[in-house]
Amino acid sequence: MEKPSILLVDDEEDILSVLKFVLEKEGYQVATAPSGEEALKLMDKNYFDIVLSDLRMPGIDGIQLLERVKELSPSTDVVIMTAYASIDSAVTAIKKGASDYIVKPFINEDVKMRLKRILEHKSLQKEVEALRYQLSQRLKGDIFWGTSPQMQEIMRLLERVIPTKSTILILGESGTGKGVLAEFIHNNSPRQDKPFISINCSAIPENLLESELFGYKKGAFTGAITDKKGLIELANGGTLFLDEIGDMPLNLQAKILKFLETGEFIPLGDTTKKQVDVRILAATNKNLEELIKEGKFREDLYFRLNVIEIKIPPLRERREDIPALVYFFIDKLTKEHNKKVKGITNEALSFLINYDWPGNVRELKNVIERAVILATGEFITANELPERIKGNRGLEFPAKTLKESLEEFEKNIILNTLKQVNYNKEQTAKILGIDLATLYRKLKKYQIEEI
Ligand SMILES: Nc1ncnc2c1ncn2[C@@H]1O[C@H](COP(=O)(O)OP(=O)(O)OP(=O)(O)O)[C@@H](O)[C@H]1O
Repeated sequence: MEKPSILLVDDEEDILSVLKFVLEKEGYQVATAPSGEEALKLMDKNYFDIVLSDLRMPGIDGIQLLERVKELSPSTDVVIMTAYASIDSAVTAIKKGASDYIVKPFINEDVKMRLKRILEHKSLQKEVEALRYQLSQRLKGDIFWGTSPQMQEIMRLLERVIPTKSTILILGESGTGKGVLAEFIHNNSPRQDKPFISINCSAIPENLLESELFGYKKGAFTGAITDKKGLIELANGGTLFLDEIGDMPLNLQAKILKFLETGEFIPLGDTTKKQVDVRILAATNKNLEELIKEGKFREDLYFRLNVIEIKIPPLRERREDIPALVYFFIDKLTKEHNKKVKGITNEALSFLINYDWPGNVRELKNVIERAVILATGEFITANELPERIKGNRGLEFPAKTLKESLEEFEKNIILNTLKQVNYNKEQTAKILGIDLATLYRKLKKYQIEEI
């Protein structure tokens, strides 16, 4: 375990040297800066677990520094030191994201205790994240959870709603994985041993859809020569997934709504109601609010369905998930096609990261499948990628600062190189043309030190 790193910022030399002495004795790695400006320079090249800064300093003051640190390195904790008289500013600091504040003159023991508490909390947080990640990997289903904040947020929500019977509306562009998510929800819910039935509302003609869903009595219409159970009844105890719900005809929407409200339905041609216990999941790539405005979707059904709404972001808005997804599919498809592909070259991976993926994960999966089949060596190279993917290099990186984009790119390239050489750090540093110490610093910065 590496020593926790602390950056002390104060324009008073004495305070810096006293604190440095005290904290180094505690086993911390301590750097010092006489001003906010100097602190930011140091932060450019190093990762710090905690920045302990004075509030009042000439130039960039403690609050401004806090704001910059939170932008540059959100996982760095900031502790503000302040004189008793400016306790109000300390409150401001906490509101702006400081983890704690220390009143001057301080007692060394108090400082040590506060920093220790923050670090403990930090490692606990890391543990929770790691556990959550393990949990997501352990949950059943052929689905890959990215580590992007958006997917983690969905995971957090799912943890709470999967065990319930609550209706869930899954939104997202085509190919984002709405279908696999619905199955995943069922397979991890208490209903997992009961049926999961999926119906694509846009693929079945209107009159058939109704009889498919609700079933019919013998003689209900020409051709109804026996009673037939509908999917709703077949799903009893389990889950019914209404895919492409946006394409469901209006008269059926009314019937589904009634069913959702009462749990009861009447098969076609029957007179008695039937009661079932079915969890409903629905998905669409259409904008339901637009459809409501156009009179094509019932507002009351929309409200009934979207008790819980999960919006899967398009792949181009969570590019950081691309490398891991690529490896997920390489593993899976290599086995399926009995090939020996181990990874992907940095060049090919960067094409994949930069492409916009209008067909989302489905398109990515297809591209990897093709590449795995075509690959002649152990690594997928740019030669095995379709031209459309190579045409787009570096054109777009939406809604991110240059620094963020570069960092993301750097992290991906490091991770990918590590994988290529079986996590040998010396070799990775050599390939990337950096020294080992720099590599370690970057691993720490990007929190990939545990590999
Ligand atoms: N997170 C994921 N992990 C693994 N595979 C995924 C993931 N997301 C999508 N896929 C794969 O991508 C393909 C498309 O997924 P799915 O059919 O669930 O998308 P969809 O959003 O329902 O698409 P559509 O709106 O076109 O029906 C499937 O082959 C699925 O296996």
